Amino acid sequence: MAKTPKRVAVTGAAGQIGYSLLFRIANGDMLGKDQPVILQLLEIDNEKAQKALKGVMMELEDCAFPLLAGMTAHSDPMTAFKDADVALLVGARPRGPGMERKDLLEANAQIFTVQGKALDAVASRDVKVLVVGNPANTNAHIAMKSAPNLPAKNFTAMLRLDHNRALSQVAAKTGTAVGDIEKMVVWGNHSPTMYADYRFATVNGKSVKDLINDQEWNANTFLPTVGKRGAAIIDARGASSAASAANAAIDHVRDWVLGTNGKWTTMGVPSDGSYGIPEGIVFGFPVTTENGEYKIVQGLEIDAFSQERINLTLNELNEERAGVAHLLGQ
Ligand SMILES: NC(=O)C1=CN([C@@H]2O[C@H](COP(=O)(O)OP(=O)(O)OC[C@H]3O[C@@H](n4cnc5c(N)ncnc54)[C@H](O)[C@@H]3O)[C@@H](O)[C@H]2O)C=CC1
Ligand SMILES: O=C([O-])CC(=O)C(=O)O
Repeated sequence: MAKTPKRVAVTGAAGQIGYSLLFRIANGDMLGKDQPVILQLLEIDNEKAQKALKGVMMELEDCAFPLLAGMTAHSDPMTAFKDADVALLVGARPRGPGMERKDLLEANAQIFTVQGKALDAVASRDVKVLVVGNPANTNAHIAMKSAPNLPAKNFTAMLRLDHNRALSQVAAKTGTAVGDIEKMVVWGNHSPTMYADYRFATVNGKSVKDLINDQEWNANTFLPTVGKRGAAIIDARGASSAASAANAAIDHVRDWVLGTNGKWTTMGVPSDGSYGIPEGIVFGFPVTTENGEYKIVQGLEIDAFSQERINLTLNELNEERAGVAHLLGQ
């Protein structure tokens, strides 16, 4: 018997990432090739954006995806998130000319407060939320805080693009295949301060750290390359990463829902205090997933260099959180 369709809400659906993401969700790449989906698409209440969304929906229709059981267009999160099983919060306010980081944080804090409240009111109690829109970790924190009736663990932020970028850089450096690398970790914020950590990684069972054996490359080439990859893409393409971001969102939710079979991946999740990260901070951690739940990998040794890097990215997240605390009544 065919499965009951899952409701997938996507915000910013007429944007760049949306254009790469929706077709793959409808094709079964995210929830499985036997799982029908209903797309509930949110865009801003603006004629141009809503018209563009209609255009994307026309193309989705024209793909005749067998798994696409329905789709609706929305300008109100209260209808877009109704009974949603998965919510991909992609739409966000981009940085405009003359806008300070603080203004960007505040503009997005408002969006994610409203969306968190709407999820709280109308989404499935098991909704799995992935925040992609930047600043992703802090936006996820705000949505989580705005949804007190939903479990905090349902709110996650996307570090998977950083994780995938780290895998590719390590594969190129070691002359190995991406698919053979396991146990990569990216700690912290989705920003240039993130700490991609290959100390535990293996390739075909061999230690990546031993294979590379070059701390100078780690500190001065690898980390800046992964950290500034978003900016490098903008410089090269004239537009920010879209297809790779959509791909990472698919990877994140697929692994969360369908499990990693004991393998590690990276998710931005509210800290439970692991590794000294204050509870509730949405932080990139190594996780394994099973039966729709993630678990933070425990017991990893944090050496002095790693602690310094983790502190740096944590400080940035603390500052971001302090910058929006007044909006959360904290
Ligand atoms: N976490 C990550 O690894 C990555 C995050 N990003 C972020 O993802 C976000 C989206 O990127 P793009 O699709 O390239 O941007 P885009 O500007 O092409 O599309 C964003 C869409 O969101 C819509 N939108 C804005 N506010 C909204 C709201 N309140 N409700 C519903 N829709 C809303 C806009 O109308 C626009 O169509 C950006 O914040 C970007 O910085 C991008 C790449 C990687
Ligand atoms: O930098 C940006 O705006 C896009 C982004 O988050 C990334 O590519 O990692």
